[in-house]
Amino acid sequence: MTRIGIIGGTGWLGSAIARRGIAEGVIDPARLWLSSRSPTEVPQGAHWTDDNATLIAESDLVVLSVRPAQFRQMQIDLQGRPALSVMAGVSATEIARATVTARIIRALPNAMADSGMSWTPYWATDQAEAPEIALTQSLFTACGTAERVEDEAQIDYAAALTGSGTAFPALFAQAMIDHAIAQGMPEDRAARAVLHLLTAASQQLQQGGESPAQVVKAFTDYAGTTAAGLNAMKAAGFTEAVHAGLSAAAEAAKP
Ligand SMILES: NC(=O)C1=CN([C@@H]2O[C@H](COP(=O)(O)OP(=O)(O)OC[C@H]3O[C@@H](n4cnc5c(N)ncnc54)[C@H](O)[C@@H]3O)[C@@H](O)[C@H]2O)C=CC1
Ligand SMILES: O=C(O)[C@@H]1CCC=N1
Repeated sequence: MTRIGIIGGTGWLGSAIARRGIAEGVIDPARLWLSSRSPTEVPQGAHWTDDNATLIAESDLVVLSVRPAQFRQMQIDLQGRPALSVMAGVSATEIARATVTARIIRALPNAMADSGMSWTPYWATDQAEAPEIALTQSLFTACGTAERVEDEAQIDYAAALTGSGTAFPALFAQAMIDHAIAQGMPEDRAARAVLHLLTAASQQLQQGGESPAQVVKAFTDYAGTTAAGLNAMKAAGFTEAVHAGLSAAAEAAKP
């Protein structure tokens, strides 16, 4: 198995990738090195260091999983080894300059990697080679579903749409819960009701064969209570609010 090093490997995302990779048999813990500021969350059998040069020497593929501002303060030389970046808003050009490699893959998972449910797009430079591309596909299949995309701009946009996206349904859920509480429903029941609803509705959208647009149209045409709610939400600027949020996230994710 390929020797893998994860810089930032005990952080939120880095540790999720390590755990899922080991659990799904893509990573051999004996061939895994993690670096970070402190040795928490090190899987059994894996190696930890606070020295990135040691990690690089022990790795055939180096995953970059530090925050963008932390990356901009790092001095590393991959000496031509492939880099797999999960950083939002750090371009391949910037990575190449800072790490001395042209073999770069950029992937954009989300916080659901930990539970094996991330949709992860990835993009590779022309210099990236088949083994690291295949390993990227396997690593992010271990974290959910992986999909190669044709151009780097799609990775930057994915940081907003799906990379940040796990918190957007949470915002919608909280808005519904707050409304139910204001109508007198006990908080725990409101949370149960709304989370059950959103889980069931998501599963239905995945498996039911109807697109989101078809579901909205069917209920609008029915002209009952749901239509009253949908029409009022749209009139109050629901779509515009969602688009403004995605645009702001996309702007923040621009290299
Ligand atoms: N958390 C998420 O849901 C997602 C995160 N990302 C990207 O993943 C990257 C990592 O994010 P998180 O895991 O959330 O951050 P985090 O703050 O949880 O983890 C960062 C890790 O890097 C370590 N670190 C900092 N400076 C270092 C250095 N010089 N050398 C070695 N290790 C160092 C820290 O000790 C920490 O363990 C970010 O660039 C972010 O944009 C992308 C998609 C989703
Ligand atoms: O919120 C963030 O900055 C990170 C990167 C993309 C998703 N989460």
